Amino acid sequence: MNPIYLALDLPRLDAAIALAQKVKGHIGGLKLGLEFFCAHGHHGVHEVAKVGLPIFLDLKLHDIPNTVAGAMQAIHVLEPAIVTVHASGGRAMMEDAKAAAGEHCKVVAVTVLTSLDDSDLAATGVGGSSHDQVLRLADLAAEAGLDGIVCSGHEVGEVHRRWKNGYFVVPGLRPAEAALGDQKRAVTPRQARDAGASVLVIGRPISRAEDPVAAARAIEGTL
Ligand SMILES: O=C(O)c1cc(=O)[nH]c(=O)n1[C@@H]1O[C@H](COP(=O)(O)O)[C@@H](O)[C@H]1O
Repeated sequence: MNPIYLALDLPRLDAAIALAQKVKGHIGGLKLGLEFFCAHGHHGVHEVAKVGLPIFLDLKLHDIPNTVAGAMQAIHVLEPAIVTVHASGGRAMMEDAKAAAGEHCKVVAVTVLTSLDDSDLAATGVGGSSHDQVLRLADLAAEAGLDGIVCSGHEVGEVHRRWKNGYFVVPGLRPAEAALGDQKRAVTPRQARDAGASVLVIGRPISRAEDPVAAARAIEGTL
């Protein structure tokens, strides 16, 4: 199965659907995140689902357990394959999120965003390295009964060794020479795959490429 999920972080619904249609032969799924959901809501998700690929609803839920469980129930109707919550919401929040999720929906916990490095983390009051924080939050997500986590390609190898049957989503991927943008803990798609990633989330290297089909095909060819 193709592990690439294309992040449709585009402001216009018609442009997002057109891009998904164009590259769908070179990807395995579509990731709809906060930008998409805030702009287009349930209607937009239903429209993108017509492309025929699994939908990863990246809502990064983070609130008290009761509120997160209610949000999870409200998205059953969208039948997402994967949904994200923030691991820093704590064990009870993650347990209730999983209990409220649809039967076929994987719930994965975002650990340390790939846009953060150790000094960013220290500024939020978290001591130690981003690596150690990812491992700590991965253990918590496993204890809470989640399906897996979101982490960078720097940590996925070690997390995979500790959590054999986990499901590991890795964003912050850049083909060699590609612009990092706001990503700080980036690796190549191939490196992430080799280290044990289950899902490779890729946005701008495809969506902002001059020829998105060629870009997607080239990345697929490196795997
Ligand atoms: O949960 C995510 O998908 C996510 C977590 C994370 O730590 N870092 C991260 O970049 N993402 C998402 O992955 C995508 C990366 O997009 P590009 O940097 O354009 O490839 C965006 O949609 C982010 O919201």
